[in-house]
This record gives sequence, structure tokens and C-alpha cells, in this order.
Amino acid sequence: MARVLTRDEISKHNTEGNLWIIVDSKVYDVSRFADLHPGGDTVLLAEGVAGQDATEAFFGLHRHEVLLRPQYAKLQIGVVEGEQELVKKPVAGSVSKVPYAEPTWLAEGFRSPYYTDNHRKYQSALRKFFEEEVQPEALQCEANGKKISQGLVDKLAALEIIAMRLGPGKHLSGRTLMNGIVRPEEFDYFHELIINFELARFGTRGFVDGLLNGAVIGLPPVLNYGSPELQAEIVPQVLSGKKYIALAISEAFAGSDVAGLQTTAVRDGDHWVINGTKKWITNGTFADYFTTGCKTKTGFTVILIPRSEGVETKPIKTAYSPTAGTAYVVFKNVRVPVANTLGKEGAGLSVILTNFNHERWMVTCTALSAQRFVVEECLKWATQRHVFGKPLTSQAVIRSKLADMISRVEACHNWLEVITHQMNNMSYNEMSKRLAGPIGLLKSYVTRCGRATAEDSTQIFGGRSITVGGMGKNVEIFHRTSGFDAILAGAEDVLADLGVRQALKNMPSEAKL
Ligand code: HEM
Repeated sequence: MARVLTRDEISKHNTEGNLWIIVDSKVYDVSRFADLHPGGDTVLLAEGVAGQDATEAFFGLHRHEVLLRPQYAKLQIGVVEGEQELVKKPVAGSVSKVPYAEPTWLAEGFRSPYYTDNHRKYQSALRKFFEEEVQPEALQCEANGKKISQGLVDKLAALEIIAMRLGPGKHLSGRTLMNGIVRPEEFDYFHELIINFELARFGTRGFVDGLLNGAVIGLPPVLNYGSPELQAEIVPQVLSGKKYIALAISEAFAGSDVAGLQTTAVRDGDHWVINGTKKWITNGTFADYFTTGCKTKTGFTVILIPRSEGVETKPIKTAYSPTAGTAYVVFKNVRVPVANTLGKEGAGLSVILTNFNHERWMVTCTALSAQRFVVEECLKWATQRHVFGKPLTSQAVIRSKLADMISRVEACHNWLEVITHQMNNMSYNEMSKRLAGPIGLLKSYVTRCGRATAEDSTQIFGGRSITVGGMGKNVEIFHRTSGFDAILAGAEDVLADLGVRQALKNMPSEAKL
């Protein structure tokens, strides 16, 4: 039972060594903490703070989560008589009430044609799981750069989240998805979209890739082009989280220009002998298998290379967290059975191309989720931060930036849902034929919007947006990492151009002004 104190009584504790303050109806004894306070003791001893209600000042300078940290929560000695806390501890799984913090289908009072009750139930369970189990580790790994723990991978595997991240398909059959909330044959691209959105709303961009993105892009070629024997061996290992896989295509010599790749595979009896290097390989530092693009006698061939003699991986320092496992990979006389060839020898380009739509769509989802999260951060900050005695939102220039940010994220989300609906209703061949252009344009537009939002949000947060940790930590990381989305899975300009070129192919010859 919390001690109940009157404001009168609290106000008497207003000197060095005997210092209480009120934050959101709670009374904190900061007498001993004042010396340790990162913001210094003078601010706590100031008039209007010492022995007083410092709620407004507090929320102008700290995130609410500061008060929830055990070392600070224990400074609380009581509550103010007759007052109630306004800012509650977030409940895991709950939906934000901040306008535009959630996509329309989750916002109170709004409807959507795309989502069923099953999607809602699924989203709710998934958010709870992500907030309780994934978020704490995501924050830690983002900061310390360590790889996702096996304990968390096991939990993801138990719910079949690793398998679900590959989208609907035969690999789901016979599995119990999310404790049975969704049946394998019911699982669609909106379910998968939900996973991507839940995963990317913690301000942990490196960890988004660290949470086994390598499997999302590296395993489909095995599933679709591997021999039955190879599939039987590899797929269960990866989907159960016992082994890790990465897609190894890009090189220092060539990225989008597949013809320029220099890693070679030369036949020696029943084996390939592979030599070359790969760069920017997500999850590569800890991968057990590499789905690798190689130059062979007859062209470009994709081969599954296990981590074995002659395979060396080194971490690459990037602007985001090493938890993504970004690697430089060296293959030196690596011997791999010819049976590890994915698809036909020389037909590797189509193996890789069939992967692209899904990969780009996935990056679009996570990029947009992170962008929406930043909109929520800005709306909260601009409301709680006071300048010249008024909230930031009283400045027209700030409201104008918010209008742009909201419009961008809403427009992108609506476009994404239209595309996702097509994916649910097209055959695989139709998708390949019709959606490469639109997905290219969509991803390109979403990442452009992301970078515009990164700029706007830094202006709203000011100095805090260039400070690691504290109030603006999520804006700082978004600003630093949103460029990743504009590069990975196809650079922004290349994808925009692909979209237009595909459209031009379909221009009817009779279309004249
Ligand atoms: C129980 C009460 C408080 C606790 C536990 C606390 C804790 C902290 C912590 C952990 C930081 C480091 C930055 C961060 O993690 O956000 C910080 C910074 C700071 N605090 Fe406090 N604080 C308290 C109350 C206050 C009050 C009442 C004021 C002013 C009236 C204040 C002024 C500051 C300032 C100026 C900074 C530096 C902010 C910056 O670098 O942007 N603090 N405080």
C-alpha cells in the first residue's frame, strides 16, 4: 500500500539531502539520487522542482520508461493524496491510441476490407509475444551487437514464426502455427505482413535483419529448387532454428549486375570447387549454409554451400547494429557435392529472380512499420515538449511536418495493402508477371518517404535526434538506418526504373493522345 502524502507535506522536502519531487502523482525521494542524476543535481534543486510537481519538466526531458527502470522505480516513496497517475505502464499486446500510430485496420472505429477476425486474433497474440519475448532481447542485441540468442530462436521456432516468415506455402503444411490460431491453409500474406510489422516497431533496425532474415531470403531457393533429398535435410534444420542460412549473391565486384559476379564454381567429378568472395551477407557471420550465386561454365548457377573447410566469414562494420550478422564471406577451394545445385546449372538467374518480389515486399513492410513508429514518436514528443510556454504542436511548422509524415505513411500503407491483396489472389506465375514492377515502385516510394520522414523527424526532435539513447533514441536510429531499406533487396533508383520499364512494356500501341 503506497504512502499517501499531501502536497503541503511534500513541499517541505526541498533542500539538498532532503529532496522529494512529484512526477505524475507519484512522490520520489531523490535526496541520495540527486548526486547521481545524469542531468545533475541543480535541476532537481531548482525552484518549481524541489518539493514540487515536476511532471511537465520531467516529460519534456525523459521517456516514461526511465521511471519503470527498477533502479528508479524504487525511488518512489508514495503517492499524492487524491491524485491518479496519467501515464500507465504499457500493457503487452495492446494497441496504441495515438492517432496514426497503428494502421487503419487496428485504429478504433475504423474498418478495412482486407483483414478477418482471424487476422485480428493473430495480430493480438503476435504483438503480445513480440513485446514480451522479442522486444527486450531486440533492444539488448541492437545495443551490444550480439546475435539473437538460441533461446529466443527456439521460442520463435516453437510458434513456427521462422516458417511463417517465408509466407504461405507447402512448407507450412502439417505445422501448428502460433499455437493453432491460424491453420496452415488459412495463412496468407496479410498474416505474414503482420509479422513484419510487429517485428519492426521497436526501433531496432539491425535486429530486424538479425531475426533470421537470412532464412527469409536464403531458404526459398532450397524449397523451390533443391532436390527432394536436399530439402529433406536442410529445410527442417532451418525452420526449427537449429541451423542458420544466408543468401550470398552480392560481391564487392558486383551487386545488381549479376553478370559481373566473380565467384566461380568448377566441376571436379561429383563436386563443385568454389572460389570467390561475397559482401554484405546478412546473417553471414553465424550462417551454417550459404545460398550462393556462382559463375559456372554455362552461366550463373546457385549452389548451397555448407560452412565447411575453406569457408571464412568476417563481420563488416555497417551503420546499423552487428546483431544483423553482416559478413564478408571468403570461399577458398570449397568442395560441395553437385547435388547441392539449386535449379539447373546455368539457370541461376531465374532462381534468384523468383525470390525478389517477396524479399522486396518484406523489406517494404518492415520499412513502413519503422516509419509509422517514428510518426508515433513525433506525435508524442511534439505534444509533451513545451517551448516558449506552449507545446511544440502549437507551432504551425511542426504541424505541417506532421501532416507530411502522416500522409506519407498512410498513402504507403494503403498501397502496400492493395499489393498484398493481389499477392493473396494471384497464382505464383501471375505474381511474377504482374507484380515485379508495382513492388519495385512501391518499395522505392516507401523508402523515399522513409528518408523524408527521417529528415522531418530530426527537425522535430532537434538535438535529441542526434543523441544515442534518451528521448530521441528511436529517431536517431531511424535517421541512421532508414537508408538500409533504400539499398537492401534492390536500390531505390533501380527499383523505380524497373517499375517504369515494366509499365512501358505493357503500353498499348494504340494509346495516343
Ligand atoms: C525520479 C526522477 C528522475 C529520474 C529517475 C531521472 C533520471 C534521469 C536519467 C536516467 C537521465 C539520463 C537520460 C535518459 O535516460 O533519459 C536524466 C537526464 C536528465 N534529467 Fe532527469 N530524472 C528525474 C527527474 C528529473 C527532473 C525533475 C528534472 C528537471 C526538472 C530532470 C532533468 C534532467 C535533465 C536536464 C537531464 C539531461 C537530459 C538530456 O541530456 O537531454 N530530471 N534523468
